[in-house]
Amino acid sequence: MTTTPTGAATAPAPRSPLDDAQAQLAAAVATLGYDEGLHQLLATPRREMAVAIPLRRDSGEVEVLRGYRVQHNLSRGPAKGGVRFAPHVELDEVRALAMWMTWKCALLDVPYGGAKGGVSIDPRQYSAGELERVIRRYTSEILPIIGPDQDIPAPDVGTDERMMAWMMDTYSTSRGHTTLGVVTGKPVALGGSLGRASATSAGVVHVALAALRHRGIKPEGATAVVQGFGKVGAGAVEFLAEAGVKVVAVSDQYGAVHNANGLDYDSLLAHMKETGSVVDAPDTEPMDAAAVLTMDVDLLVPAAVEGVLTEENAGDVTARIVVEGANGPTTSAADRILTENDVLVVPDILANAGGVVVSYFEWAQANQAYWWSRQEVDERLEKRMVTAWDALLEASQKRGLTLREAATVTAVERVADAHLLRGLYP
Ligand SMILES: NC(=O)C1=CN([C@@H]2O[C@H](COP(=O)(O)OP(=O)(O)OC[C@H]3O[C@@H](n4cnc5c(N)ncnc54)[C@H](OP(=O)(O)O)[C@@H]3O)[C@@H](O)[C@H]2O)C=CC1
Ligand SMILES: O=C(O)CCC(=O)C(=O)O
Repeated sequence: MTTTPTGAATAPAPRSPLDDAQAQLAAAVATLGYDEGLHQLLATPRREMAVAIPLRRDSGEVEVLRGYRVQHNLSRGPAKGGVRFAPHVELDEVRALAMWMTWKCALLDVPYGGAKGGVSIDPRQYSAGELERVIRRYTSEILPIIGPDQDIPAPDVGTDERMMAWMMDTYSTSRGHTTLGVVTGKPVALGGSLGRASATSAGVVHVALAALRHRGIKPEGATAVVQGFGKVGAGAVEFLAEAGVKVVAVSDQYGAVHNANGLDYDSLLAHMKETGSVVDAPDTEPMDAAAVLTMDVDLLVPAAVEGVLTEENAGDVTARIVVEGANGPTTSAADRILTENDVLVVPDILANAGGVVVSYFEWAQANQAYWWSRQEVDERLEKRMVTAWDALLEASQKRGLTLREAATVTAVERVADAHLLRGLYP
């Protein structure tokens, strides 16, 4: 509780994803014993762009949308990170997401810095033609700072492979030649990688299975819930079920459904394709969407948006393990409560890194114009995820830190080392 100049009590300002990202960095900097100059170098985005996107709607009216691209760090290679289309996208959120991309790429040791982009728009309210005009204009606006050696966008919430094809085309036509390496997450027929569409979910499940085994829980017969049934959540449901985990509940923006005997992925997917939601899918019962997060299961996979596990509900989480499919789903206050309650939290920068790992594979393939088989992609992804999990577990045990603290410390140290080796820091 804080007070106003007149002494009246006010509630503390709500913490934003950027507050949480900065708090995680500050803790890592303290562990590593860095000085304030190096802290500020790591805390400050290298480059930011805010753009206006005029759109002529199908009705003929003109609207002006706001878009952003933030390159948080470039010390280990070109910036890398997705583009989000969602109603409440704003600069501070994009800054937080860009910083997490820097740590994610460093933790998985892919040769990138971190970036993120977004447009403040509710894509469900726009036609395919309108979305194409928006993403093309957004690409034109940020064109001076993107490129296969500069900054490589990819899909995130509300964007998809079709939009990545339009981004690639807009960039390529401006340059006068096709440049496949400028974005990842493209259609396979247009320089995309086999296995990229499912990579984030596959990575989530590789670490979820490792975490279950680490906690002495056999995946076969373990129970799970997944928040979100989009690109990450739907695949997580599919791969968990394939591994024998019983997924008993799933939610989206419209509500949640459960089945104590396990949900059927194919019928959920068919229902989602038909209606746009999991609500009322066959062989399911409706349930309160917020209650999904506190169900008594072995594994909770938040795979929707940031800030869903908070000080208010973290104490009610009864899952033994949380694997963060989404970026930033757990606030710092919730993180402390979960740790006190011995809930193992596998942090986003490891758990959902499968996407950027296969984006890296896609970029490497596109730059060489030499394509790998699905088996090669899947095997290399699994190896990277399992190796990173093993290394993180060891670092956390050795340093006496939580998995998130150990992951951030490892990543921050790699990024700081790159700065120091390059001599960018006097
Ligand atoms: N796509 C990728 O490769 C990667 C994504 N991520 C992260 O994973 C998360 C999900 O991304 P992605 O799957 O790509 O996005 P999508 O847009 O494909 O899906 C988002 C899902 O979240 C649901 N959702 C949104 N808000 C809520 C809410 N308040 N409660 C419950 N469900 C909600 C949406 O429901 P509805 O369909 O009803 O709108 C949808 O099912 C994000 O945090 C993203 O940054 C991380 C790494 C890579
Ligand atoms: O595939 C990528 O480049 C980045 C995906 C992304 O935005 C993320 O990992 O949060």
